[in-house]
Amino acid sequence: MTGMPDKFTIAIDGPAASGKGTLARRLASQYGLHHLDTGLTYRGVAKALIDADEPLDDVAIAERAARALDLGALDRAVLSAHGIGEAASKVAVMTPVRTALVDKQRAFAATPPGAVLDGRDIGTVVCPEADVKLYVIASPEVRATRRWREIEAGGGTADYARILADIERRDARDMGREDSPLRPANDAHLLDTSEMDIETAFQAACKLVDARLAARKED
Ligand SMILES: Nc1ncnc2c1ncn2[C@@H]1O[C@H](COP(=O)(O)OP(=O)(O)OP(=O)(O)O)[C@@H](O)[C@H]1O
Ligand SMILES: Nc1ccn([C@@H]2O[C@H](COP(=O)(O)O)[C@@H](O)[C@H]2O)c(=O)n1
Repeated sequence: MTGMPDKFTIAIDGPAASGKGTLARRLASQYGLHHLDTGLTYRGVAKALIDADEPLDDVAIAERAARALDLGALDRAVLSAHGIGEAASKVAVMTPVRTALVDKQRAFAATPPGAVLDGRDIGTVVCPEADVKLYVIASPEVRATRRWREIEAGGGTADYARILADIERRDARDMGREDSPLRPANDAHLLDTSEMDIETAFQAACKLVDARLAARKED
C-alpha cells in the first residue's frame, strides 16, 4: 500500500475467539504489514512440552522451550487445536516464558515495514508505542458459537457447552494472572464485534488505521 510510513505497528488484543486473529490477518494484507499471531508462540511452547512428555508447570523447562522456539516454524494448523489453547494459557502465567517470547515478538515487530501483532498484552507490554491499538471483544456466548461453527466447518464435532466453559476458564486465567494480564491499554480503541460480521469489523478497524495514517502524514 502506498503512503505508508517507514514503520507502522498495529496492536490487537482481546479474549479467546473474539476475532482478533481474523482482523489482524486482513489488516496486515490491506496495509502491507507483517503479521504475528502471538498466541501461536505460547501454543508452540505448550506443544513442545506436551510432545516431549514434560510437565506444563516446570518453569525452568518451559523457559528453555520458550527460548528455543523458532517463530518461523510455527504451524498454525497443528497449534490451533482447541486443547492446546488451555495448555498455552498455563505456560503463559510464567514470567520467564513471557520474557523469552516477548523478546522474540518485539524483534518481529521491529522489522520494516512494521507489523500487526495480535494477542493479550500487545498494546500494554509488547508494543506500548504501537500506532493503533485495538481491543476486540464479543460476549462469551457469541465467541463460543463462532468457535463451535469453526470446528464443525472443519469436519470436527464440538460440544457448545464445553467450548463456552473452556473459553470462560481461559478468560479468567488470562485476565487474572499477575504478569501481563489481559486488559485494554489506556489508549486502545474498543471494538465490540458481538453484533458485527467480519466485514463490518474490518471496515471499522480500517477507519481507525486510516485516521492514524493521516495524522502521521501531518506530523
Ligand atoms: N465479526 C465476526 N463475525 C463472525 N465470525 C467471526 C467474526 N470475527 C471472527 N469470526 C470467526 O470466529 C472464529 C474466531 O476468530 P479468530 O480465530 O479470529 O479469533 P481469535 O480472537 O484470534 O481467537 P484465538 O484467541 O483463540 O486465537 C473464526 O472462525 C472466525 O472466522
Ligand atoms: N500475547 C499473548 C498471546 C497469547 N497468550 C496466551 O496464549 C493462549 C493462547 O492464545 P490464543 O490467542 O491462540 O488463543 C491464551 O489463552 C493466553 O494464555 C498470552 O498470554 N499472551
